[in-house]
Amino acid sequence: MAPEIPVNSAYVSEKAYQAPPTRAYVTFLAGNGDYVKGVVGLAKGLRKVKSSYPLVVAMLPDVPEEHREILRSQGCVVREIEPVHPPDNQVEFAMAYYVLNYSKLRIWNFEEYSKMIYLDADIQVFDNIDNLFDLPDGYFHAVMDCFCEKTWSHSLQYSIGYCQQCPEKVTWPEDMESPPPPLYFNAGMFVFEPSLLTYESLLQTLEITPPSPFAEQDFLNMFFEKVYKPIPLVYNLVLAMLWRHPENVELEKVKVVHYCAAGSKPWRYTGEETNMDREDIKMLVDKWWDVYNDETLDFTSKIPADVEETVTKSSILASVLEPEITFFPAPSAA
Ligand SMILES: O=c1ccn([C@@H]2O[C@H](COP(=O)(O)OP(=O)(O)O)[C@@H](O)[C@H]2O)c(=O)[nH]1
Ligand SMILES: OC[C@H]1O[C@H](O[C@@H]2[C@@H](O)[C@H](O)[C@@H](O)[C@H](O)[C@@H]2O)[C@H](O)[C@@H](O)[C@H]1O
Ligand SMILES: [Mn+2]
Repeated sequence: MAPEIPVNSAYVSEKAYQAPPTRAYVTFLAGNGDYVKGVVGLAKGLRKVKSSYPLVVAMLPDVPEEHREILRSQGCVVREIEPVHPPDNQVEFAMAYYVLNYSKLRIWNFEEYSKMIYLDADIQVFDNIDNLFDLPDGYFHAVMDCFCEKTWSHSLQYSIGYCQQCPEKVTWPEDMESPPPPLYFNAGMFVFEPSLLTYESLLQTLEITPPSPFAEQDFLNMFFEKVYKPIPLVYNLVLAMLWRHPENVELEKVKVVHYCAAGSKPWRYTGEETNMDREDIKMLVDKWWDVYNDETLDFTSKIPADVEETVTKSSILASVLEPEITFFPAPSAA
């Protein structure tokens, strides 16, 4: 019996219609909660800006089949990953759920892709950023973060009011321990090259690295410190920049918005948290919903009708004409 190929699956459209991509966007999904809405929004946003690359969703086993089906129906490539646990620790993560985020490290194992752009599920892409795939190989490209939100209150930089977004404002006291890495990126968006070697080194290094409040973000900053290259803020607007460093933001030029400020997740937005009643925040949340609710952005199979008809006929014919040859499974290599 020939294998049934579901005609409308994204797989067939890639297999039958174009060479497999070696570049892709990738996001991370855990749990059975509402972050799946973020992934749907991201998939539709990338379609709206006519990105040439698929969206891979690296998901933990606890993501329910219903959510996986929703994402497949939106053209996502669904890849289940195993969780990554940091070494046993007593650290107090800035947000308790950050311990989940170490599992993001599995994406370095997606070696079928030569270059990927990682995007958190609470990110939306409002302008095409495919150009980032052409950034030089061998580096880790990401946008610099900001240390001014309360989430950083555990840190030395927060205690003296230092932020890399305005390094001239506060000089680092001589008598204090060494300053944070000269450049520290936000790990909600980055351009990287999957590599088994890097993947294994990441996991081995993690085993001997004490966890810290910003979990995998701190770890990735330490691991890639020597090859980190900052890219402009337009590629990952951490919302707090709007009120912490407005002088650094030209909102009309921003291509990628990262809804990471407390209370800013569009699918949970109430407008009650600090800064959430700002006009720019309301506008950005509305912009996110405009994409999420736009049915014209829903995935439809890319297979042209004549190709689809051929594929359908061949799979029907194959299922009707029992093959003459009886296949024997190859002997196990083990
Ligand atoms: O319950 C959760 C929490 C987090 N995430 C994923 O982990 C990323 C990082 O978490 P989050 O964006 O909430 O961190 P923030 O950028 O707000 O600090 C999210 O964007 C999702 O991709 C998830 O799928 N389910
Ligand atoms: O697990 C640690 C997380 O750390 C980062 O989020 C933080 C960071 O950006 C702070 O600087 C902000 O103040 C804060 O709001 C924001 O949530 C990443 O966005 C996220 O993907 C993930 O790596
Ligand atoms: Mn995020």
